Amino acid sequence: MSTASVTLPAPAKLNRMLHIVGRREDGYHELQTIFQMIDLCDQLSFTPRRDGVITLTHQINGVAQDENLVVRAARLLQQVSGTTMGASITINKQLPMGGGLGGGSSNAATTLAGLNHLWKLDLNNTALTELGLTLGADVPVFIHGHSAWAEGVGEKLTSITLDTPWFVVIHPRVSVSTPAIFQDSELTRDSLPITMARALQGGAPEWRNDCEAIVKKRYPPIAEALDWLAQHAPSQLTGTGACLFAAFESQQAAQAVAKLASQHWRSWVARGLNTSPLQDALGC
Ligand SMILES: C[C@@](CO)(OP(=O)(O)O)[C@H](O)COP(=O)(O)OP(=O)(O)OC[C@H]1O[C@@H](n2ccc(N)nc2=O)[C@H](O)[C@@H]1O
Ligand SMILES: Nc1ncnc2c1ncn2[C@@H]1O[C@H](COP(=O)(O)OP(=O)(O)O)[C@@H](O)[C@H]1O
Repeated sequence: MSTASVTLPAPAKLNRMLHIVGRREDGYHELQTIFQMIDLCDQLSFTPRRDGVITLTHQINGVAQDENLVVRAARLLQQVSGTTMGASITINKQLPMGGGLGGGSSNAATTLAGLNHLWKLDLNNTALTELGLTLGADVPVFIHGHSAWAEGVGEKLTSITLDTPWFVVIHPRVSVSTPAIFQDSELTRDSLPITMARALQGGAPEWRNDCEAIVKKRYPPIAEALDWLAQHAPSQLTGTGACLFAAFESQQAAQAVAKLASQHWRSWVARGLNTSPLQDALGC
């Protein structure tokens, strides 16, 4: 790989199941979740600069440059490594923001891994994961780069191998606030912890999302889309939404349902993966 400039993918994730099993003293919730990446990606291009400046070539609507997780990740990496290098970064955004697909966290993970490579810092994955966790609870799994069973706030990761169906992913054109859902007094936050083995058996009742009931109640358009998709295959929310998904055995079947869905909502067909395309691109 050339060190001049590099373009790397930042894939989306789905939570195939998500249980909330407790709440920590700092307010964060203890989860048990299964993460799977899909081949729906943002693309990030990095061009190194010798003047130490971190800059985005284009702004993302509604996110100030200094708040962008890509810029925050790059600055954090500069800080801990002491490098004098900078970078111009282009974000080609495909993933909806605040959609439960983890796009912002994935952008941060790709920035940490990409600049670690480009700036020749040689930080290992454990160090990158620790940095990533300070930026968001979902960043570690994107550094990890493999389907995973996750506990804690999503940072205790065990690699697993999942089926790789074709997913129909729908964005019902509403935005869900993750903090608001986690603060909701009616949220189910006392599910009994289960073992990974039990979770991996799949299917109901374990492959559910504990955020779903409250999200459906607070956001009727999401309830409507979930009910619509359930006519074709079992439908589920990813993360705290707003996106929802269903699995299909064939690409054709998924495409047929996505075509119908696109009459009402933004929708995609994406393949489930076990290895992140970021790891593939970095050759690790
Ligand atoms: C729920 C999940 C499941 O994958 O997905 P998303 O819907 O966001 O994609 C994640 O754990 C979200 O991760 P992420 O989006 O990185 O969350 P953060 O920025 O760290 O946290 C946003 C806010 O949500 C609440 N929060 C988040 C994670 C968690 N385990 N417990 C919480 O209570 C906290 O109030 C926190 O301030
Ligand atoms: N590069 C980025 N891409 C997406 N969102 C970003 C980015 N930088 C900061 N954000 C902020 O992070 C929030 C969460 O984004 P995202 O990870 O896409 O959603 P979710 O956590 O629901 O999966 C966004 O609403 C946005 O305000």
